[in-house]
Amino acid sequence: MNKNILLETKNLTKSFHRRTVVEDIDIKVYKGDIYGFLGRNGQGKTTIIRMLTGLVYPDKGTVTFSGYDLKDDFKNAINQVGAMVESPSFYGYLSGYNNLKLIANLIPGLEKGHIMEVLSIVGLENRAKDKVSTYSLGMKQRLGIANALLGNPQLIILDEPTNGLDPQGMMEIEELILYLAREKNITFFISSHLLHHMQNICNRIGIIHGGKLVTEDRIENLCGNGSGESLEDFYFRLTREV
Ligand SMILES: Nc1ncnc2c1ncn2[C@@H]1O[C@H](COP(=O)(O)OP(=O)(O)OP(=O)(O)O)[C@@H](O)[C@H]1O
Repeated sequence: MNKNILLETKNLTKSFHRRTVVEDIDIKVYKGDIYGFLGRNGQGKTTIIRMLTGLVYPDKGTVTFSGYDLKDDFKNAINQVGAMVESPSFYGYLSGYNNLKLIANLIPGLEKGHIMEVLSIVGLENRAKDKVSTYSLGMKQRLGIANALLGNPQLIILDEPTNGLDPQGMMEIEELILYLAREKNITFFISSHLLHHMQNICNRIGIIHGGKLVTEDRIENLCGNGSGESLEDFYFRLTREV
């Protein structure tokens, strides 16, 4: 087992109503990566993320986190990961703190002080006691990231974390991801169709198109090489060819 691989999928395949929507997906996420998982709408990103987080069973293939198989060793596997999948839903009539407390109660051995710690990491310490219904969308996303941090994961999976945010909100989420990666050594797997944002923060990229992983590599190997090609241009060139 390679200890540097935090997430690995092999031959991950899923069909709905006999239509194969993702096929033979082999992903590798290494410790320290900010991995951008890119693809247009409807290409299969959410289906894959749902398989990674145990929300959907694959028809074929495996998912392992730090070598633990998600199917055979669910508890150890899922303990390695925090996730924010789709828009995080919280109780609007409860405070951010109390929403996290509800979730923290399900995590054995978690110290109560840790809730304030994660809220302060995402910059919500001054709004912790306010009802979530008063939060902006960006604050709700940051609360979603605080939630993902609760179990002290090595890897965080984020599904479209900047969707619907204004430029300021997007920048705050990007800065938070970079801070967590650099200062807290957290590895990220982030799905998005916002290519220029991904170019700002990611070191490795996987592109899904037509349900297949059409490329996976370091960003500089894909669109660097001194050509000045942007990730956006590379993406359109590649998906035109396949
Ligand atoms: N439960 C389901 N039943 C039937 N078809 C589904 C189901 N979930 C997803 N699909 C289909 O699988 C394909 C991939 O969908 P998926 O949501 O994974 O794509 P996506 O890349 O995440 O797109 P988006 O960015 O729009 O969420 C689509 O054609 C979708 O209609």
